[in-house]
Amino acid sequence: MNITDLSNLLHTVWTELIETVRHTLATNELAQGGLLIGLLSAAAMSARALPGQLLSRLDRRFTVTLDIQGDDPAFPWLAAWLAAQPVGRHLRHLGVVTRFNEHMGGHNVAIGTDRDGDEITARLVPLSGAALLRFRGHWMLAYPQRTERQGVNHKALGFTHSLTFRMLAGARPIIAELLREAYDFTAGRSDGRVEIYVPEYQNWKLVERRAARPLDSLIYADGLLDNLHTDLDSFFGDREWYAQMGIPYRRGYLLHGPPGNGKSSLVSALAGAFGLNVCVLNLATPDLSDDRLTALLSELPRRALLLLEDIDAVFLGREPRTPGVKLSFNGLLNALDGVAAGEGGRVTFMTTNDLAGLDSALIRPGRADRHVLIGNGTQGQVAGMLRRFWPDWTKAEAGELAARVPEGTLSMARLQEYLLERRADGARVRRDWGELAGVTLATVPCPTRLRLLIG
Ligand SMILES: Nc1ncnc2c1ncn2[C@@H]1O[C@H](COP(=O)(O)OP(=O)(O)OP(=O)(O)O)[C@@H](O)[C@H]1O
Repeated sequence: MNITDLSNLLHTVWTELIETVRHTLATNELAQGGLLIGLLSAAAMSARALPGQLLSRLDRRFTVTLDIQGDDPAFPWLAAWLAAQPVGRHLRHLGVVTRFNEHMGGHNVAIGTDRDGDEITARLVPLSGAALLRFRGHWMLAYPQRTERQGVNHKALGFTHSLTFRMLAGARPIIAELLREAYDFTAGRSDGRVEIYVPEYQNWKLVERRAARPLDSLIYADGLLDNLHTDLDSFFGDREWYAQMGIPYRRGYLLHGPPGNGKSSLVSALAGAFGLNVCVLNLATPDLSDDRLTALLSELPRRALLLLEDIDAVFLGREPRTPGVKLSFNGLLNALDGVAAGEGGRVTFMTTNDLAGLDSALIRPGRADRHVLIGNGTQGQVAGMLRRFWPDWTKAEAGELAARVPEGTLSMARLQEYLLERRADGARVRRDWGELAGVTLATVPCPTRLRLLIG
């Protein structure tokens, strides 16, 4: 290579370098942010000479700071939102969140599927750094921060996280929009799953996040499902009317009938159909006191309906069934009346196998507006279940078998169990049918309620 070639090469490299820097500054928000942050830092350094009071007065007058602590529900919304912004993607210090909690739905990393076919997902959230971004026409500086907590003798207690947004004072009105957008981006997104919560002392703990059970996988007496669906639908559409009438915006349903006919499954499937989650509470929970129940019912997670299972389990009439019950009957009524009826409305389902054992005050309109009997299978339901297992059977074939089961004597759970055992052999079902039809088996033990609820 001669001297001219070398000089041409150097010229080309230099021109390309200059062009790249110019292009980066013109198009890349991170680079702009870096430049601006650099300028701001330099300004801050040189401003040291200014009296501190004057500086902070200027700061207070012209800027707005939004701080979100790591334990606030809004933190994961904003952190995940920030990480997903074009400029946020350049933040280099990230954390992974795999634990689902009520404040964070959705995901931005799909890892795979587990053995049950459920997706394993995670969210990436920024932990430190700084990003300059533009939102609704306003510039903001975002600083995620992570601080080590220390206990006695400098014992490390993990980290606390926070997120700070700084913007010019004129940008204040966009704060609400920022929160809304971050919420919609994360927790507000429905991915068709139902979250199941159970009490953990005075709080609700998320225990399962499952694909919603399709409503058409459940078979009820004619019209029952449509009726309930329509009722709920009109309740959710009637918010204004409730407000105008001054009536608390809540609706209660009492599902009663023998075990194993789909009371819990119905609640779970309806929750899925309306994009709701389910908080399951059994009044027989040990140590459930009036205060604890009140705290639980007034702090239901977002978009959750309340399922009070087996409300007959604790009181016979108004009296405790067993000694040592901490909950009082009046405490239960008060807690139910205090169920916070937020903007989205509050829906409570109670289930019982023993309607006669309930005090009328517990199930009066206002606490349980609709009483729905979910009885043992009708012949139509039995035929429907047979055709779900063997869709190629004709209505007449299934109907002929169903007609041999006395109406209302067989629980749907028992029927399901019987068919499950023989699912590989429809001919065997036809052969053995008399064995099932001849026995009146209305009760089937339900060992793990929660599994059945979400199954
Ligand atoms: N009507 C139905 N249609 C289809 N499957 C049903 C129906 N009823 C019950 N099952 C099946 O039976 C099982 C038990 O149902 P579920 O727990 O919902 O009944 P339950 O009435 O709530 O019983 P319990 O009163 O004991 O809680 C579920 O796995 C469900 O699939």
